[in-house]
Amino acid sequence: MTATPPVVQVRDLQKSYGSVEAVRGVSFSIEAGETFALLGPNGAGKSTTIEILEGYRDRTGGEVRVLGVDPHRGGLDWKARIGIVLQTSNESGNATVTEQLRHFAGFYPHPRDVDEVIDAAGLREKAKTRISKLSGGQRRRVDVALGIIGRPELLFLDEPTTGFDPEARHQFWNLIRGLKAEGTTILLTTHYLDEAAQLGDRAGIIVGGRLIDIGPLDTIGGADARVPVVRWRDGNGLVREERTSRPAQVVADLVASGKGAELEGLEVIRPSLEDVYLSLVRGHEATAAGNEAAMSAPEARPDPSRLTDKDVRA
Ligand SMILES: Nc1ncnc2c1ncn2[C@@H]1O[C@H](COP(=O)(O)OP(=O)(O)OP(=O)(O)O)[C@@H](O)[C@H]1O
Repeated sequence: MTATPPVVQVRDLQKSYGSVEAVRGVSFSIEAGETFALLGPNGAGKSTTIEILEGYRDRTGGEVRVLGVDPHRGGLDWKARIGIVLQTSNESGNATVTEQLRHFAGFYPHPRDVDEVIDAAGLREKAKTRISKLSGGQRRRVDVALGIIGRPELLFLDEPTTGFDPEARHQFWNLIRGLKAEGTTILLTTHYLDEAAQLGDRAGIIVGGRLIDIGPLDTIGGADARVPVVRWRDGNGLVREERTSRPAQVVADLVASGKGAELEGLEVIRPSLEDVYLSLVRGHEATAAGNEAAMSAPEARPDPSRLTDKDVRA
């Protein structure tokens, strides 16, 4: 039996823009049918990574395979197998939504039905409207519709729901769940951690061009980052809390010690993906800042006049 190769393989990817090292040795892979969320603060290197995988940007170093092909050399056949929703919308023309989708459907060998895509993207009421007359959020839906019209095997979604109202975002999640059910592999970047939690199977967290954690969404940050907190108000109205891996036991003990009295403000708070992400990123940034301060402290800087042969060899 031969195992299916990963749809995306990235090894030691590097990209510099002049003196800016945007991506510094990132490695990950995405299996067929998986939704992988690439998360990280502004400027972390997500779009740069995704654009290299899409074939829009050259890399400085490392190995990349997307659907078995080096994106740098991907031809039209390869391009027809991927769908792309870029971070910024390019759609503003005079064509109507239906015309634009029909036009793009013509580029692909097995496109989806245009009306089906219009419904799935929540664009039925705007199907005959010129794209230039749409709101920002509606235009973003057109971007998503154009990204999936070619029935891609692999879909890149770079901050796809920016500007969506809450209802549109939920509608979009359903659309993506449908694509997942059909076996589409998805690479998603988003600043909405609830979106990543809803859609992702695995996530990678990138900070300063480096991947600081990767794994299934329910393991990101490690078990310790997921320990729940029991919070309540004591008899004097003071907020009390206890971090515990046995919240039911803590609640039972509290109830027993209160002789059955109602516990004011009792909550069991389980850290969300956003909580875990924030503590990871803040922890990493604090460590990086500490290292930088240590390196710039006078005692940390070697005095060149005192360097020995041993230091030079090291
Ligand atoms: N064309 C470019 N020329 C020079 N520097 C660039 C260019 N594009 C990106 N950068 C720099 O590379 C770094 C990574 O940028 P990138 O857009 O990949 O980050 P990002 O994680 O996608 O951020 P955001 O969440 O804000 O979209 C940043 O420091 C950015 O300023």
